[in-house]
Amino acid sequence: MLKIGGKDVNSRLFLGTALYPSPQIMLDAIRASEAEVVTVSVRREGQGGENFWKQINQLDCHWLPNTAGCHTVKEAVTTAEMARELFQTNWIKLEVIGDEYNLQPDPFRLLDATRELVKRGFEVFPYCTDDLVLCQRLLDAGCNILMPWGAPIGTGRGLSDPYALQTLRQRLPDIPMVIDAGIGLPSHATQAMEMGFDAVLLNTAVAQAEDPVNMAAAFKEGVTAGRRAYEAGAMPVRDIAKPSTPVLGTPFWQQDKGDV
Ligand SMILES: CC(=O)[C@@H](O)[C@H](O)COP(=O)(O)O
Repeated sequence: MLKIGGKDVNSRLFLGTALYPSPQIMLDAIRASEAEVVTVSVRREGQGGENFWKQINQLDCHWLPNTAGCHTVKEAVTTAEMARELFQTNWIKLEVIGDEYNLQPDPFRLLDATRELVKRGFEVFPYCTDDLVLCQRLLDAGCNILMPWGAPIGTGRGLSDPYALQTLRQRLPDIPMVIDAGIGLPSHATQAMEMGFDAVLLNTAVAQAEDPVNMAAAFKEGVTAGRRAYEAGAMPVRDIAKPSTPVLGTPFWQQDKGDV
């Protein structure tokens, strides 16, 4: 069970709702993933998405509206206010994009927008880079959760900088952290969970798979396996080989005599 944003959730896989071949496939994929936290774009909803809302409303999920496509503090705050009204939640996945090429979050505007949204009573889930100091500032600004990127949105590259992520995990051990974006394969999600992250959020890897429903199920298993491995505690990595089969008492091995 994961406690996040004041709610208890069973699944550590959070899923997006964009880019699916059809609304029915989206619904089937979300069900197959067993995700309980589902992110939705307010801007998409704003673009005549009444049908879309009716469809996703069939799901019993916690909605995590996002500010995808926002580049300024003003845009992000306005979008968050619309989301609160539309989805009746104070949760907001805050995206403030600073660079169009790799959709990298703008750390300065993200921080400013966070301060404003926290003041207005939002539970901010900030989509951020893996920079430790930025993450510390976001916590100072009132975030209770962090969402560092795995890799740029839609790239499917997996964890670009495991060292930076590991550092974040070690330095901020008690903060719920969700790896968001850039995950391409279930093994990437497993890796994030093995490292001790609390959850992963992804969209493209499922929506753009040849068989999104099957891929959603694969991600569910990958996340579960990674979490279980983390809880089980991995063996330490060694530089020097150590036999896993004891040879004591083996009758024919006589190293001293050089016997082969
Ligand atoms: C849907 C959403 O919120 C995305 O902005 C998110 O960051 C997922 O990224 P991927 O599509 O790379 O999984």
